[in-house]
Amino acid sequence: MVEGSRLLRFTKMHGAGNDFIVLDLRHGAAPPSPDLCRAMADRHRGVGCDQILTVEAPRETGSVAAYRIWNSDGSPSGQCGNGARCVAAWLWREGAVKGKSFQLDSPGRSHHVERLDGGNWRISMGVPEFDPARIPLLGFDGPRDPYVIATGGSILGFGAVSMGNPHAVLEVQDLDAADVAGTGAQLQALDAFPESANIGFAQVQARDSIRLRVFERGVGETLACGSGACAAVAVLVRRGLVDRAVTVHLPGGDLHIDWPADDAPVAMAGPAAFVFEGEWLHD
Ligand SMILES: N[C@H](CCC[C@H](N)C(=O)O)C(=O)O
Repeated sequence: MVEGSRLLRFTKMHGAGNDFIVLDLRHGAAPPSPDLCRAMADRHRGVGCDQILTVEAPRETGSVAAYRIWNSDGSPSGQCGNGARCVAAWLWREGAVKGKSFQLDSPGRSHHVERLDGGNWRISMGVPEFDPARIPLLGFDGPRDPYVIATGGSILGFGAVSMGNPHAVLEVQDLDAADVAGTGAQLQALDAFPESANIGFAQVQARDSIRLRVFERGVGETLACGSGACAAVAVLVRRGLVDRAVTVHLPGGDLHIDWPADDAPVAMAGPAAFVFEGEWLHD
């Protein structure tokens, strides 16, 4: 974005249907305001997207770049798995990276990135954080599973974990019948989640396969959620319901998650697609 310009160039991308506006701020332009994020994300009056991703100068030694994330409601986030793959693909297409692997900084972590065949990317998403204080999840003095909370006349049991952003994971027997929006909004509104949370609904199909829908913080239900896929596998591995290599079937596509050991980072592999480039005309 050229300072004071009327034009803001962007790239429209998606990762398994979770869609993004990518802005190149590597030369130091200021990040978009929450109002601008909401305006660009608007699917009728703007471009339309689930999140805005900014590509910025690296924060850590050895990293190629950093990225930040804003949801369509203008709220910031600490992580976006599908977005990380799209930023990696964007940097590759820009010629900003050499070789098939490099390092990328999200707001709170650094990630090893590997280019796979067929426009797919593998991202090391970091070690899952189960300490409730660091999710954050209030009212519990240590990790447990499930957490049980009475709300709105019902009792909700869920797993909780941070991938750099907060997640709750509910195991369901029939994903198509799940009240994703109702239960999702109900959990997000709890005082127990002071920063809200992304709410995943997971149906275990086999020890290496789950179906997942995610009601995302700041957006609502998306076609895919990369950090949500990592969170769901981490919770279900700890519950002993799946093995450590799992295909996650989301409405927008499949992601492949590997969590080799409790103290190891979670690896997420999946697609990143370019849709179009454009110029946002400031009104
Ligand atoms: N809504 C999320 C950010 C985007 C996460 C998702 N799109 C992903 O692929 O991880 C949050 O507020 O934490």
